[in-house]
Amino acid sequence: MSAVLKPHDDLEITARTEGQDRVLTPEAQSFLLGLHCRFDGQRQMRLKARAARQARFDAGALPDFRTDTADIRASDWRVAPIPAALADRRVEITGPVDPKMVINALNSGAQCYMADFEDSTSPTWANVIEGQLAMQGAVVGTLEFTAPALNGKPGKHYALKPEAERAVLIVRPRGWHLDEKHVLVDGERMSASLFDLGLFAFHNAKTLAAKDRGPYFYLPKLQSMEEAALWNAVMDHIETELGLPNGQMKATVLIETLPAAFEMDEILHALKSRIVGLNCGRWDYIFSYIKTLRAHRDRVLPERGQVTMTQPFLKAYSELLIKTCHRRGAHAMGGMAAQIPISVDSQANEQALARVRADKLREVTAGHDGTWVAHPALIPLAREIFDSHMPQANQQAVSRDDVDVTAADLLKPSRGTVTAKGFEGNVEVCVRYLAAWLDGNGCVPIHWLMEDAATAEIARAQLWQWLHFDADPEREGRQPLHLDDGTPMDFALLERALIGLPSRLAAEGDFPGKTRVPEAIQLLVELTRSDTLAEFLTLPAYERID
Ligand SMILES: CC(=O)SCCNC(=O)CCNC(=O)[C@H](O)C(C)(C)COP(=O)(O)OP(=O)(O)OC[C@H]1O[C@@H](n2cnc3c(N)ncnc32)[C@H](O)[C@@H]1OP(=O)(O)O
Ligand SMILES: O=CC(=O)O
Ligand SMILES: [Mg+2]
Repeated sequence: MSAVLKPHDDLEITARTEGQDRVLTPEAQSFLLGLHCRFDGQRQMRLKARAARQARFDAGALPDFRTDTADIRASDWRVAPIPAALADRRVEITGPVDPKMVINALNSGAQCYMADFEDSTSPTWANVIEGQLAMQGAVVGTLEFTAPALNGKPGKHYALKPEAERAVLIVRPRGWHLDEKHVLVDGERMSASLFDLGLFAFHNAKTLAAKDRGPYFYLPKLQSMEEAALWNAVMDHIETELGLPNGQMKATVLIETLPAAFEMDEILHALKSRIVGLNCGRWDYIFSYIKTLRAHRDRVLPERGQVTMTQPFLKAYSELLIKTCHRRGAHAMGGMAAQIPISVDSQANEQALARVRADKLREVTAGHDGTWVAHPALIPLAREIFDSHMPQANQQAVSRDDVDVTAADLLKPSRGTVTAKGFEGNVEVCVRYLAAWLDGNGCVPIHWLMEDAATAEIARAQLWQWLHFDADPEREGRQPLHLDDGTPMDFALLERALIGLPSRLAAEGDFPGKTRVPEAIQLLVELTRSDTLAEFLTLPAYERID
């Protein structure tokens, strides 16, 4: 890829928070400036390409496998060998990047920990800098945290276990669509992806490489092989700048957009000297299915709770991912069940754990090499299932030659309904999640389900889509969709769902973001009333946080 080098002034940092001088040293700033100058033009081109492709889907076209890359799919090649530290990834814990979570996750007993700057972090400047500092402490092993004192008792102290007992660190930077608004170059915002990955690599890559522990990354929300190639060019450049061997930085790509499911081979190929696996990011994938096919009435999904991994379009996607990865020598990672332990109700807890167990069993018997958990208490359960069905480090030998997935399979319409409870549930999740996010908390339990940016996006995109089949009555054939009881899904229904919500939430005990509920409602109304489906809810929400 050709470099886009323009003369630029220094970076301008427009906010201050504790510890930022330890992260944004003059040398780190000039490294980030180099990344911006070299790669931001290409990022903008990729974002334009996304919009152009979406315009074709909105006009009636459907995603399909590419004809120009048929050779990549047909020919035999494999990705570079996987490093020893990533050979066995049977259980990976994920979570936001505040110091307590980072320590708990690294000490949790999981094989790997994905430190998440994306779906589960609200990217306030304070959170982003605190996350980078926590990463530095985690890499050198000095990270500590003391919880605030409570009722006169000193707060609990947290410290890292010895390195050999810690999970392997994998960092997920924010996606290509996000800016870091607090860092400007000639008045332009820097890419949040380049900021997160660049800063982490700048401070930690050499230390990790010396221990043969990375650096390792999860790359989110890619839509094409060109976006993968851009990541590859960024990592090539960083390796050269930092004097690392080519291919030292390893990547696992989340296949969590519908267009990317049609380019799995191509994405592996674009990153083939450094990619170690693909992951079924099911929540963003469901969101992307809705977003990509928003204009296709015949492919409207039922309510969120009915969209499980056994829906044909999701089963096809996960099986294609396993088959593709194993053919190319990469890991086929499973994803996240949304259930978390329920401490206050043992019967409900058993039901939640049974659902997680069933999900992990489905993954390991389908051929996945590992899985994700959202909470440390789920690690023994996931480990037991993977250990009993996968006694070896991974199951790349499972080729899944029986799988034959067509474009029609990946797009297959789903059966199901939308109930009043399902509609109202989406409204509540959106309001509570947006309120938490605006308050600086990117992952929260709501009705004992883990909710993050991806799960909330499903609720938000569904509401928009359901309501907008009624939005243009002039257009022929435009009739509202209906709930299972015959009620039209229109803006009157949304208003009825919202009307009692603030007082109902006010009557509940404390919950994350409680004071931000009015702002969250206003944002949800804007998002659902808008003529176009906003690309991501985090884009307008980001303009409302510090
Ligand atoms: C779609 C996707 O992108 S999935 C990936 C992104 N999502 C995630 O990573 C989910 C991460 N999970 C979480 O943030 C949390 O588990 C939540 C918000 C769902 C629930 O959190 P809580 O309500 O605090 O859970 P709970 O009170 O049961 O926690 C018990 C302990 O486990 C810790 N814990 C909970 N989840 C995690 C985690 N993922 N990593 C590390 N520690 C954790 C808590 O910090 C707490 O520690 P403490 O006893 O030292 O205080
Ligand atoms: O990032 C994971 C997902 O499911 O989305
Ligand atoms: Mg995701």
